[in-house]
Amino acid sequence: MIEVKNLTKDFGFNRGVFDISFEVKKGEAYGFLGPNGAGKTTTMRMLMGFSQPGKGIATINNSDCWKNYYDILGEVGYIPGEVALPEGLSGLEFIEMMKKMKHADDSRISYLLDMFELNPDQSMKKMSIGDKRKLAIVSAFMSDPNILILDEPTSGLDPIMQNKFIELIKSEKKRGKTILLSTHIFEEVDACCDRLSIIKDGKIISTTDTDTIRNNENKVYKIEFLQDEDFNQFMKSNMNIVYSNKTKRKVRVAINDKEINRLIKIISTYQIKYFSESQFTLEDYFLKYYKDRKGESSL
Ligand SMILES: Nc1ncnc2c1ncn2[C@@H]1O[C@H](COP(=O)(O)OP(=O)(O)OP(=O)(O)O)[C@@H](O)[C@H]1O
Repeated sequence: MIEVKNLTKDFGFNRGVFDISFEVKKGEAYGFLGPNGAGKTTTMRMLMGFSQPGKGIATINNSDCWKNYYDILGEVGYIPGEVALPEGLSGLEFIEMMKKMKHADDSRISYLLDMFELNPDQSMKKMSIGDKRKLAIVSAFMSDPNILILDEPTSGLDPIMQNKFIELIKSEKKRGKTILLSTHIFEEVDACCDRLSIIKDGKIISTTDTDTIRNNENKVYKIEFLQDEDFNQFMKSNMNIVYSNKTKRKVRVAINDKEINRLIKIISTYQIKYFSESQFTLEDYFLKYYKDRKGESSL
């Protein structure tokens, strides 16, 4: 349904996206993740036909997104990473304008306004960032599109509204919608997505299905050291360290059950402030890929 094939947009100085490929099948919710500046928005803008690929192709329903820009706009519900709304209008006027453009019906609009507790009867200029984001959500979902491209859709929303958004995505998925979701929020991916790709420095570095991660037999041990020396020494061990924070002397190690004895042996030689076990989660999977060159997490 949504496909990018060898897609490249080179802004120079190693910025942009380079030879990326992935596809989102009909009815699938697909997570698109990566650190700031990784290339998520650049990819999504090419899928919306706003920006021309340097090489490769982006298609929706087998239709070239760049060549068939108008068709894509009509077919896809899109939430941009940065919401820019016409400040001269009120929320109501904006909704009325979008309703005509998208041939949306009133009951759907009321349903969405109620869900996000948004009063649109206010000037857009004076709206809070959260309310502007809610307006972008209402606008993207009002025509009940079959395909949704959502670029960090909940940034600026409070946790209660973030949860409402998760509920909306889950129910849209149940209704057979195809969803591409870029986010930094692990819970959103965990709750909604079937598969995901991680992009870093403009390249896809991992693609997996979320069940594989959830059913992973690895466990994660959180360790906090009392002394810098011990932390530094432990960092040199060849354990699978998925997260580390030098200032707080904290690490998270992902290991298989068979390795527990080895881990306990190693840490018994150090002064430990805290030690606990938890299930390997999607978050641990991310942190592993978000790590920068120094091995520190960039989150
Ligand atoms: N129009 C442009 N001209 C030049 N460089 C650009 C342009 N748009 C994006 N970039 C660069 O391309 C890279 C990818 O940016 P992009 O906005 O796609 O990242 P992102 O993954 O969406 O990041 P974030 O999580 O911060 O929103 C960045 O280095 C960015 O500075």
